[in-house]
Amino acid sequence: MPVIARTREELAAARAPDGTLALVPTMGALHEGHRSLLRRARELADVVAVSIFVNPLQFGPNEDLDRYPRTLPEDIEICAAEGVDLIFAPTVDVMYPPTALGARVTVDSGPMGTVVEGACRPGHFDGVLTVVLKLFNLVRPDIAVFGEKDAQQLAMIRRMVADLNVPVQIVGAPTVRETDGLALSSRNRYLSAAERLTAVSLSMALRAGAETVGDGPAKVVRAARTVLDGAIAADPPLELDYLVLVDPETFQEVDDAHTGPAVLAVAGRVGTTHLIDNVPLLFGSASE
Ligand SMILES: Nc1ncnc2c1ncn2[C@@H]1O[C@H](COP(=O)(O)OP(=O)(O)OP(=O)(O)O)[C@@H](O)[C@H]1O
Ligand SMILES: CC(C)(CO)[C@@H](O)C(=O)[O-]
Ligand code: BAL
Repeated sequence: MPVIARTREELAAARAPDGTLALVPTMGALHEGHRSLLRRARELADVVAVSIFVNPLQFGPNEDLDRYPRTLPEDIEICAAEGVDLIFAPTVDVMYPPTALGARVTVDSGPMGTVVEGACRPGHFDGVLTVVLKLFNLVRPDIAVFGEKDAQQLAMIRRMVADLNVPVQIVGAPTVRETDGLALSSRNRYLSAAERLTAVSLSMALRAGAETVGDGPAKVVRAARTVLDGAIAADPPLELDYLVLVDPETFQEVDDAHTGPAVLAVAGRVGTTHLIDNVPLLFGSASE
């Protein structure tokens, strides 16, 4: 069984790794996507640690902080089955002890934190980067593994680690999907059967875009948009937040002349559930 640390003191006592340590930060409600990260971590390091913490700082005032699934006993079972060594599952007070007058220093995600997903969720990436830096400082991993499903989050964590000289290696792992293409997400459990049918259009749109990659950026976006238009008109409808083709490092939109890597990213709401997905693409130059 993994050692379970609920406080900083318990973490410090448990953290005596023999060899390299890989951390997989999560918000719990673990699924096959998380399990793939645990297996990647196991391949890369001698000791595997998982953090399970629903971070209030990254939720907006009208988001799903209160109803976010909290399933610690089941998560512990999954971690045990994956041979995890250490689970850090702090309470909010452990991560954010009260301070005088509520004063607190946080990480500023900069301009990259205000575009794409950051434009939909103001302050979200400041909250993510703050908690991830705190987790790095507490657990002190050699390696940290994150999912490519949250591609902007992964890019921003790489940016933070480079810009703030954080001594950790960041590893990305591919998105795990249901057989019909829907990206696994803890939030999928909010979906009714009808909503799920609409939600699958996100991954169908990305696939349609990816299939036209040889025709260039504008046609990729158009092909994906055509699929989404069907879902926007469906019942229940998709409320599209964005469909963008962006540079994978900066998340700035690319133009039709773009060559090289790009990410086609999509997000929308089905009912009250905010879902995101993306696919990495490679555009050749016209002469190729
Ligand atoms: N389908 C997936 N495939 C691979 N990695 C994933 C997948 N879903 C989530 N992850 C990764 O798991 C880590 C923890 O994510 P988190 O706990 O928020 O899960 P989630 O399913 O993305 O939940 P949410 O519904 O909140 O977005 C992140 O690095 C995230 O990118
Ligand atoms: C990285 C993370 C654990 C920070 O709270 C969260 O954003 C997530 O689960 O992707
Ligand atoms: N998977 C990213 C965490 C969030 O949506 O808040």
